[in-house]
Amino acid sequence: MTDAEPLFPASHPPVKRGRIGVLLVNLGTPDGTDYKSMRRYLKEFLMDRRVIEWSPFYWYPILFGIVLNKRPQKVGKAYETIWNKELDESYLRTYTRSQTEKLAERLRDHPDVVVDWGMRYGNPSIAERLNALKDKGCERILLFPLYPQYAAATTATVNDKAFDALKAMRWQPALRTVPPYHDQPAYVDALANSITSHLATLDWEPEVVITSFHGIPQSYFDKGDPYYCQCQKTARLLRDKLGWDDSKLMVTFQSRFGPEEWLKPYTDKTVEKLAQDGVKRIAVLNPGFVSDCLETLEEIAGEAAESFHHNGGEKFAHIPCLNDSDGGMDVLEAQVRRELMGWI
Ligand SMILES: C=CC1=C(C)c2cc3[nH]c(cc4nc(cc5[nH]c(cc1n2)c(C)c5CCC(=O)O)C(CCC(=O)O)=C4C)c(C)c3C=C
Ligand SMILES: [Fe+2]
Ligand SMILES: [Fe+2]
Repeated sequence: MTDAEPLFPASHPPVKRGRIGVLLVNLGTPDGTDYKSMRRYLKEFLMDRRVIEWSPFYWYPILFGIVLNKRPQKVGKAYETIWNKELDESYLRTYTRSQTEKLAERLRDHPDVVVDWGMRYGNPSIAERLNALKDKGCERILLFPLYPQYAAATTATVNDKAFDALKAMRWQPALRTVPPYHDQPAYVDALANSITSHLATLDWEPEVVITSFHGIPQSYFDKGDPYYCQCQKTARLLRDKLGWDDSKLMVTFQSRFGPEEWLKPYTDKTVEKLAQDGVKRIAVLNPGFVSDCLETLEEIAGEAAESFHHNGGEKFAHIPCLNDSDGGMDVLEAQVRRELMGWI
């Protein structure tokens, strides 16, 4: 095409073009801790067939008859204990927004790149943000599910939702997805640095450090989900980096839901057992969570700490997630720059 040749006739509606979008997507969060907000959020979450794989004929009567009547109240109370009161939102949302702003700042050398964020469940939705990026002229979009380890219940459902949104578009942007980064050096280095620097702030040394990952049902692993192996690999690389063995750096799985068997060993049982066996000092981190959230702040820093002390333990430290720290941002930037190759 020559310069003289206009791309569109004068009568054509205005079109913005030529930019590249990066969309960070985390799990999601309720808009408030009240019953209605909690129920709306949990309903969207627990109706996702990537999350609950049981047949809807069996699951929906339980979901609508029992779970959505009782759980919103119980979980709402738990959210209240970890709510960011200043901004009236959950920390997951606060950190995801901050990660977006900081990443945009780090990518200033590419003025054609626009960074945005969305949530798989709740607001802002993936479809809304993909449309917003398109409206800003993004013809190519890099979708970044914020999970270092791949699970169908997390990574795949983000990708599904994004491609669903594309189904409704006449003129689709090109879409790339960021793969899991459980074994990437930037990630392992940032975790190791975070452990070392956090432990240096304590006036005691843990006998055991637990890496606690969110669990999935054992049956999902049996069907071929790579999640368990990717968690184990992250832990092995961390041990190599820190020079620790598997009795010093343990792997456990938390947040069981429902009656099925989940990946083992369970975090809550392990913490209890260590205390009962006479271990007095432990530290716990959650390498699978990009941001602190209900599952890390309430379940680990709150409940697990309480259980450790209750069973005879003396010192418990929760090592925060990488969140929007410099180390955490190095990890996100490294993945995005690598995956944007050929586009920037
Ligand atoms: C069968 C149910 C669930 C599977 C499988 C599951 C996998 C999974 N989840 C995360 C990360 C998070 N989960 C969070 C909360 C949460 N998870 C489930 C259920 C399953 N998760 C529920 C019902 C809830 C809501 C709280 C509750 O009712 O207990 C969160 C926290 C969100 C927040 O706003 O703070 C995160 C993050 C991963 C990584 C994962 C599989 C690998
Ligand atoms: Fe979960
Ligand atoms: Fe939980």
